[in-house]
Amino acid sequence: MTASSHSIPRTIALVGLMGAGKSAVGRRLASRLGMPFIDADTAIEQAAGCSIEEIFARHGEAEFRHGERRVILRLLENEPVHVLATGGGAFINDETRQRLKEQTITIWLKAELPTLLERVGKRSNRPLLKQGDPAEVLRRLMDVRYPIYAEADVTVETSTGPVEETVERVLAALDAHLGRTPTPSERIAAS
Ligand SMILES: Nc1ncnc2c1ncn2[C@@H]1O[C@H](COP(=O)(O)OP(=O)(O)OP(=O)(O)O)[C@@H](O)[C@H]1O
Ligand SMILES: O=C(O)C1=C[C@@H](O)[C@@H](O)[C@H](O)C1
Ligand SMILES: [Mg+2]
Repeated sequence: MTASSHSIPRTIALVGLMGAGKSAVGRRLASRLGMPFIDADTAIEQAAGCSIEEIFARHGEAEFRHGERRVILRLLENEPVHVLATGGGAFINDETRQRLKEQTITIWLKAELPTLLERVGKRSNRPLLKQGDPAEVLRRLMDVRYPIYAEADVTVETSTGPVEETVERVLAALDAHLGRTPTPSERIAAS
């Protein structure tokens, strides 16, 4: 059975750095799996009534992180099984990470620095990257965050090829993961 024909038992949460492709891959992955797609950054903007850039500018990063944590916990509590593109910093928060690990299949979209830089260069809506040289900011975030993203259930390299190729890799990785860890109902069905 392939992931696209598997019934996915839990929400799939994509984690990783800015530009890794959580939003772009998540939207296509959801469509391939026939699941709803939710972008946590968009949900935060809707809840705040303004853009992430405006939240950072008016209230600061700490307030954004507070809102991010609350919005993701609410989504996990209230929304049926879906594909969730998290914000790049969400998985770094201890409480959010613990809940994501308990309730979702976590997938780290991993990319090398030059790839991330090329991708984030296309849009200027990421406030953290305006706090200094984007390459230095990303390098620092990689040092701090990669050991934490590595706690995800599944890691998928996204460095080469188009978005569709990354989606195929995620589907294959999901197959392998679901094959290794059957859900309780799958376990009962197989016994
Ligand atoms: N193989 C690939 N995998 C993922 N994204 C790719 C790939 N090739 C090109 N891209 C492009 O890179 C960009 C990735 O940006 P995207 O907004 O999806 O990242 P993100 O992880 O959601 O970042 P953020 O944390 O800032 O929200 C998109 O424009 C996407 O089309
Ligand atoms: O990596 C981060 O800390 C961020 C990533 C984006 O998804 C947004 O959540 C915001 O720009 C911060
Ligand atoms: Mg995104």
